Amino acid sequence: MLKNHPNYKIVCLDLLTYAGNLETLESIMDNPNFKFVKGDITDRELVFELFEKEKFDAVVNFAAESHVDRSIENPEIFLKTNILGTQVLMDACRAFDTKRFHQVSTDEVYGDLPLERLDLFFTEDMPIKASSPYSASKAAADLLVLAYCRTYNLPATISRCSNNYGPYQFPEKLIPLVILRALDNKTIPVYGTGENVRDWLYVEDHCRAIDLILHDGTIGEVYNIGGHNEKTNLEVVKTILKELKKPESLITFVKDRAGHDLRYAIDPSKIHKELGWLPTTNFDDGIKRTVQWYLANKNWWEKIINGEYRNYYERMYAEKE
Ligand SMILES: Cc1cn([C@H]2C[C@H](O)[C@@H](COP(=O)(O)OP(=O)(O)O[C@H]3O[C@H](C)C(=O)[C@H](O)[C@H]3O)O2)c(=O)[nH]c1=O
Repeated sequence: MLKNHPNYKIVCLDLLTYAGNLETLESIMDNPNFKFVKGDITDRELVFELFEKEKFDAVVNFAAESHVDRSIENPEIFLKTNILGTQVLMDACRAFDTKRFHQVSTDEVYGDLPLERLDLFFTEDMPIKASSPYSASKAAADLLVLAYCRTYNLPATISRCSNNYGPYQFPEKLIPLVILRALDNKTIPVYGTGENVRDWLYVEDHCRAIDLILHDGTIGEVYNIGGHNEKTNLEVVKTILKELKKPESLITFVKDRAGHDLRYAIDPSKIHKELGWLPTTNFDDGIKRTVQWYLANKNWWEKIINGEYRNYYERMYAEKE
């Protein structure tokens, strides 16, 4: 674990839209050399300057444009950040002889599973079959990481996680969006029939898994990380409304997302067998903690919903008020 490696100098890079992973990783770690950087990873000069100055031992790439709906609206920035940004980071790792590079990826690279085959799960050896511009960009980045690993001996690992939730998650994602709209007594937009299934992973469980892979994972390997918390979107929405004591009549079925993936479900047995990881937070507890966090941290989300995010929010949801 990072705690046992106080001299391991680590950088985690992020853009603003990821799922609270950096704040969580920082809070569960006890490492004075942990550095958490936010910035544009496609800016080669900036990234190389940072590496020159800090001489990192390990790099975790959390930086991503991560929201599927935004990628449908404007794919270009996704290709730039997620693919070229990963290339810039890996080039910097090569130039400065970084000992470890970890790529945070997603189960969306496997495409989706049918709703009626609950016996099927994503495993690491499944073919890549992305559905959205977002997942295609993450899949391309994964392939590039494996190519750098083979061609240049970059000491890299990849993790593919299911849907994260928990504190600090940007309010464009389903769970914080529902919490904030319900608090404001606004309608809750459920895409299509609400039968799509996601496998919810509490952010702390995700961060513990990354921490383990970074130190004990095998170079060149991919690890799936999932919470064994499969829920339909409608179940998720109803649980949140119940927790907030808001009526289900707020639920509004709206036009489906283009290319909407049906079901994500992870088989995390590889990381369990090889590294001993298991998720520890079940959905009922995780969602209670998450709702409480948003209730207690109005200052954090108010700044976001009144900033640049407002333009996107109004474009996406104005007609659903
Ligand atoms: C925002 C929103 C979403 N939805 C539906 C669409 C999905 O079936 C589900 C979750 O949507 P969300 O956009 O929060 O997450 P996914 O599209 O599943 O993708 C997320 O989990 C993966 C692993 C990543 O890799 C992505 O980075 C991350 O964004 O709720 C609605 O019905 N209404 C809404 O207003």
